[in-house]
Amino acid sequence: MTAMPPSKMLKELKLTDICVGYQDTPVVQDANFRLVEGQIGCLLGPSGCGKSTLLRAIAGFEPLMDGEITLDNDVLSSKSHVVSPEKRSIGMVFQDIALFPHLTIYDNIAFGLKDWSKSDVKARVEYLLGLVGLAGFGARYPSSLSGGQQQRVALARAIAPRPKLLLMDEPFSGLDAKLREELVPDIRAILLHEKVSAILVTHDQAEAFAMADQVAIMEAGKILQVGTPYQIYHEPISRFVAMFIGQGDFLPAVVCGPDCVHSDLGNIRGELHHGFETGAKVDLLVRPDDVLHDDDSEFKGLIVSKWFRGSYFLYRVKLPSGKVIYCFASSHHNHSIGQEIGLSVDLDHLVMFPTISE
Ligand SMILES: Nc1ncnc2c1ncn2[C@@H]1O[C@H](COP(=O)(O)OP(=O)(O)OP(=O)(O)O)[C@@H](O)[C@H]1O
Repeated sequence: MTAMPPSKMLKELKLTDICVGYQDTPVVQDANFRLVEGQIGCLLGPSGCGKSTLLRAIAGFEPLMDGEITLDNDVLSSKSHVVSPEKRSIGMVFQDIALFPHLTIYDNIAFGLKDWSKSDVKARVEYLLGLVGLAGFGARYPSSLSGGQQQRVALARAIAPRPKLLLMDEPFSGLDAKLREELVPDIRAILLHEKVSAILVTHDQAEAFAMADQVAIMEAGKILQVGTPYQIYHEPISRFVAMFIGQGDFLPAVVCGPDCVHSDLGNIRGELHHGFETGAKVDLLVRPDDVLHDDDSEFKGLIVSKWFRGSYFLYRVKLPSGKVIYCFASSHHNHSIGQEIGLSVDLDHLVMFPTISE
């Protein structure tokens, strides 16, 4: 029996110009992504964009058509070289939790520790049961646990052998929204505590933002943008990213200075120079939280629909030009559909794209 291996943190996972596919047809093309020590990454994109394919390539289940994957400078995959999945020091958690039904929770978590001494296994399993909030559950069977508890066991099982990297493919999608909301920050805290870097695959933006330090937005086999959740939300580099992430509208505007545009809502000034020529016609991204209900504003809009979200109202408001945009208001400002309200803009970053000619 070998002694409990020391924890080995990932220093760097690097994907360089990755191409992966099936039967000679590329599905993921020219993908670049980097994850460093202690980070949680996320592949976020619509169904069929290639997230799972990319994750499977990192795990070693799909060979590369081109490019290279390295873990701490060791080449895991290239066109000519593949390290087998079990030799990668990578753990996995899937959507279908797939605990072994005939094994106790203890034995499920101990499953990957076959080479460890009995006392080390006991110490590790009991430590992990405590860490995932299931101390005392070791003798029970998976069928007696809730979905959320089973997912915690799946996480404990995956991180038990101290992988350098954990890959998670839609691990929360079988859980209801409320449970997901509770579980996601817990799982992030556990991974950070255990110093396990991870990559999550999801098509749920809220989940990605709650979990990840670095988010890669994918569409049709390409990584379009990599950034922190804040950058992805506030500084999307394309119309697709802007619209895929969160709600928002494009407000027609004309550039009136290096940091300023003129729109239906007056002159809007950003913190940075936007790089467009004065006079250029642009579409300015306005998120619901960029447009505020403001009784004192000279700019008005007509409420065409509304949603009460508990702590706030979300209105759809028609501007005099006919353009309809979102507007955020505190839950005390309960206005009726058809009512006119004042609007002001609170924007730090001017995110805009050249107007598409009709
Ligand atoms: N084993 C396979 N053989 C052939 N094509 C496949 C295979 N697995 C996936 N594909 C195709 O590759 C593309 C990307 O699939 P993938 O599962 O990676 O996307 P995804 O973004 O993870 O989607 P979802 O969110 O729906 O799981 C799809 O067009 C899919 O049909």
